[in-house]
Amino acid sequence: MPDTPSAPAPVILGNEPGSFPHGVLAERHPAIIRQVREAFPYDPERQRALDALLANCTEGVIEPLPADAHDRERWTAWGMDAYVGRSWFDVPWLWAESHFYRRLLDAVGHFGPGAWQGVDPFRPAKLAELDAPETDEELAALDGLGDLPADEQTRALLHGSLWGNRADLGFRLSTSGTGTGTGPGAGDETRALVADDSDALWSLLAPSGTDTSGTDTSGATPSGAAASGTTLSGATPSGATPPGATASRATAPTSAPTGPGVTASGPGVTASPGPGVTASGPGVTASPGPGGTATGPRTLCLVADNAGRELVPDLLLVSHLLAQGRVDRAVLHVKPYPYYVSDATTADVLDALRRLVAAGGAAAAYGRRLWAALTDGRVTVRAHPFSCAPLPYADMPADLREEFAAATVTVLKGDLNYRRLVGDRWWPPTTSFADVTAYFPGPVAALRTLKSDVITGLSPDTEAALEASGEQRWRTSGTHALIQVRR
Ligand SMILES: O=P(O)(O)OC[C@H]1O[C@](O)(CO)[C@@H](O)[C@@H]1O
Repeated sequence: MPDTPSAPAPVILGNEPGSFPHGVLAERHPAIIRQVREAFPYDPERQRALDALLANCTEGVIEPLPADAHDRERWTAWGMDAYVGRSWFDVPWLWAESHFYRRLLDAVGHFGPGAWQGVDPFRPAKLAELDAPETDEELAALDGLGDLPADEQTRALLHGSLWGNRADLGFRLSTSGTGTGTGPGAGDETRALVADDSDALWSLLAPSGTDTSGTDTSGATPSGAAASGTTLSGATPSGATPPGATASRATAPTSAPTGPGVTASGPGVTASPGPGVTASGPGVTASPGPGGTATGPRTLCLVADNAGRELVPDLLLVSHLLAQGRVDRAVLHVKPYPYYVSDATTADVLDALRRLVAAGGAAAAYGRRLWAALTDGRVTVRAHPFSCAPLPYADMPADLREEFAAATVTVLKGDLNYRRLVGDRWWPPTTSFADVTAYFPGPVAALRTLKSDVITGLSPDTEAALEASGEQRWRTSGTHALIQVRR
């Protein structure tokens, strides 16, 4: 039985030396500044701005945005005033990280005016990943996918999208065991799941005409996967490329996580409704529930995470779900500006789609189907400002709430989205996922490889197995993953 939280757990801060969040602020952010500096021949003014940011984010305090900043009001609403004058390490880690990217883009002139306006400092790394030979191999593996039964194709594409969060497509041609790429070996990927609610996901995404009451089994049920909360055999996938293997993630600190005990106050901490509290207000509509309304289209909202080798399998999955009639339309949520190094923007969607179409073979067929769906409006791309907010989804604005409420299911990809979904807090791992996401306005699913300390929804057995495994970094190393669903 999952634990029902009686009070929100402490918010994660970055002020404990040796902790994972501290390492991100103290080591990863400076490394990202170095990487950005090398990406393009920035002029002396941009170089000086990068120097200033480096000094500020490691030794200084948070400063207000300039009075004429285009988004100053927005950041004020997102809590800036409460954090001005405080060390980056002493405010909620989620807020500090998010604000870092806002400042970094400022330093390189992304927000203009000027010649550097709109230039994505991470684009060279993103394109290198799309052009990597591994991407060719992974796309070529799609040619064999059509030989598998439909449910196994669906399962393989779901797992490709899930493990793609580790910058790894990880297609599994499970019956033949001939998976390609550098992800978990066939079978390992299931064992590395700390929670697997994929049955619930398939019941929400049943092919049209099927019963969506939860009894449908036409969807892919991962072979060998146990029910939610009871997975994990202790196996860690071997040979997988950790996120740190890409240039964009190369500086992941290796320190062990620290325990609860930190508290914080300020916007983003107190503003969220607590677990189990459903926010309401103008514009809040009731969810039509699984399957959508009787007459309305069944809509998938996919809140994307990384570009490149994560976005490609996300697009394949969307294309497949449309082709299978599991959804009628899809909304792909991306970031309005470059963020967390490799997060997907609209430009990245276009690059990935063009890559698919150009690949030939089955990959191109997936790509062309998606292309057509974009042109006829069945798929839309959305870049909502809140996608780059330093706040949990519990604080989402009314328009986004309405949109998610109307979706058949909203799938949130990746670690950062998970932190924002459940709240970036030191939850006891057995805290109920359903309770902490009760505020979400419709059915919601998380597909995430574990790359930061926050975790909910584990069974006591799974938590005990993880703790006993001796693998100290199971929360942060990306070796484990989860599929969690709240209907
Ligand atoms: O790309 P993802 O899965 O959202 O992971 C990004 C994660 O990396 C970090 O930037 C550093 O761990 C986290 O803050 C964040 O949760």
